[in-house]
Amino acid sequence: MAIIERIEVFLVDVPTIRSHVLAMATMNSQVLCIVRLHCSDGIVGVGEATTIGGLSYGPESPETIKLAIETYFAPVLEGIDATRPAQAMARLSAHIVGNHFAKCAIETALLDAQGKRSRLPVSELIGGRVRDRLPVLWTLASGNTARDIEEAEDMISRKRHNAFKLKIGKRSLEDDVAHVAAIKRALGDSASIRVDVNMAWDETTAARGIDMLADAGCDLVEQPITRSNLAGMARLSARARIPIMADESLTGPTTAYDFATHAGAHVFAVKIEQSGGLLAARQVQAIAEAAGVALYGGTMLEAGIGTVASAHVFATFARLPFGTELFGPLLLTDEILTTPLEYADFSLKVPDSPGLGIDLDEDRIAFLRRDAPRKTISIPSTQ
Ligand SMILES: O=C(O)C[C@H]1C=CC(=O)O1
Ligand SMILES: [Mn+2]
Repeated sequence: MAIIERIEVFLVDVPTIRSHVLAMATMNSQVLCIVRLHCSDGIVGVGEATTIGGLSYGPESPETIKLAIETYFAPVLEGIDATRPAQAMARLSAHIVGNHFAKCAIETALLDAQGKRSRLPVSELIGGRVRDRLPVLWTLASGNTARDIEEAEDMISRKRHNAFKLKIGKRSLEDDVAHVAAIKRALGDSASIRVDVNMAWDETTAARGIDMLADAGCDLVEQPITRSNLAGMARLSARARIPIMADESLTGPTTAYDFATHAGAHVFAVKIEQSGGLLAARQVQAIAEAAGVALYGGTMLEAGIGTVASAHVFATFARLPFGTELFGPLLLTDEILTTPLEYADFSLKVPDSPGLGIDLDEDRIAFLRRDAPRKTISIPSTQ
């Protein structure tokens, strides 16, 4: 038996390599909420929560996740058995409603610790992997068509990505479709082009937009309308010539069940944070499989910890026809792992050492921490 002795949580700010322009926010940096779970057997598990654009994507921000864990999660968890992650999560759920992103960070840390303890990779611990590599797409979201084309051509030539997600919904429908069509024309059959509207359209605009995108050679439309409009998503899915994917609408097994039973989407973007953890994400996958809904591995643009946790989950999916978007670490200027994740041949390798199978670059993290003591530079006076 080992008990959870202490939960440490802190924020890390990392710039992005370029502006990432989404319908609801433009990102110039990402905030990582990192959790360290210290156990009495000396094992430390790590977890991560992120979101996009503060509170513009969902109801949790990095700052509220940190506050929730410190104030409400830690007293529930400290002193209990660390060797039973599912029991710890059940206890947490009995005391805490919602807070899916925070719960995911904690469950990641519990499973990392348990994997290290039992010498099993997290993917084996949660049921067993069926693949060692995951296809990974790249999001083109510089806000500039010519720059996006240049970026995509570079990715294809380096064999890093050959599927691209375009963020639309910020400009007029006509401008957005022209942008998608220009990129598809430039890349041709060498690339799959998909779009993510991030809920920016009403249903009428979406019906028109999906038809125009199909004509432009787009392969998939993600979350065209608001998250709660299941009936609208089902109407759009029924008439669309290309697959419709749900993302923001899916907040765990219950919403996945509703969307599956009402044919709300052809594809589910499974995200560990939105689902409420790694095990909940596997339940979303099981519901999709049972309903004949296709799967895609989504991201909240996590850095190395959350990305590898997602990879362990998606590696257990028997079918993953639309691949994944686990490129988060590649969008950031700084690496937080001692050995970066391996991206090659349009895919990501899932680590196979115990736990998450990663080591943190502690010096880099110490430097990037929001609460790091900053040196004040004294500028000599010129007088
Ligand atoms: O899917 C989203 O809505 C969020 C995220 C995932 C990839 C990306 O560029 O943004
Ligand atoms: Mn999305």
